[in-house]
Amino acid sequence: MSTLLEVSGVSVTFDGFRAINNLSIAIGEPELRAVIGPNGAGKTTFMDIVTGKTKPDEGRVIWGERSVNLLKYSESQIAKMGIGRKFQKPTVFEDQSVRDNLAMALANKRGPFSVLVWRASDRDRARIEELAEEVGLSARLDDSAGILSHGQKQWLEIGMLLAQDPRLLLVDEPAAGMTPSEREHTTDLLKRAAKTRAVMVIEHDMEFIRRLDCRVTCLHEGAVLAEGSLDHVTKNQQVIDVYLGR
Ligand SMILES: Nc1ncnc2c1ncn2[C@@H]1O[C@H](COP(=O)(O)OP(=O)(O)OP(=O)(O)O)[C@@H](O)[C@H]1O
Repeated sequence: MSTLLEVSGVSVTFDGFRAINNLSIAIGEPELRAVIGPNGAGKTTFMDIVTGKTKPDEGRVIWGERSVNLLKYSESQIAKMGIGRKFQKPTVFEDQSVRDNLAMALANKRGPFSVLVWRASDRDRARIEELAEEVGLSARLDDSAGILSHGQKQWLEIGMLLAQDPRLLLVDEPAAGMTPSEREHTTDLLKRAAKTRAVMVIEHDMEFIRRLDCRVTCLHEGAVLAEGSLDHVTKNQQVIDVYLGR
């Protein structure tokens, strides 16, 4: 496993408040990583920095084998380099079918204008079926996305992100609002996706994280408080004091 993303010594201050404080964190390729921590620990801001939405005051964010300095690039350039982000709320096109949503995501990979003129080739059609299979929506391909359950919409959006072939997928609280069986399906899906890429998941649900069965990073006050296996992290007294014991 080689290092794909390396964030080092990064700090961000909002109106005098240090939300990220000399944070260093790295992820390999492939790797599945869970990011936990109390409210306000800086988890979302960390993802904002990686995706270029927030520029830090200091520190380095280095990407890929060519050690590209991500801080020099815009959000859309970073997305094109292969960093996909799934926000908490699903954003699918409700009036379009599952198939069309996936088709649009495939077309979008080739640039914003290709969506307008794009016609699916046989290969694209096969890829759409493959993506639907991967996220467990094969039986729903011709249904409108609007009638899917909350969990299914989340899977569709993950499928749309996978259509773009990201090398790093950032996922914010996927388990929120899901039924227990949807959660189980989601852990399987993310584990599978992380076999060939880096996947970082922010989550508060400890059962969900246990099922992910991966390395865990606990953030607190904008820095790494503990990192390692879930058992290692959850036994850490500071993690218990600031997060688990609350
Ligand atoms: N744009 C902003 N302006 C001012 N303060 C901000 C801004 N964005 C984040 N913060 C503050 O930075 C801190 C870290 O916030 P962040 O959202 O990254 O935490 P989090 O770990 O994702 O929390 P949660 O689990 O509640 O989502 C918080 O105290 C938050 O209020």
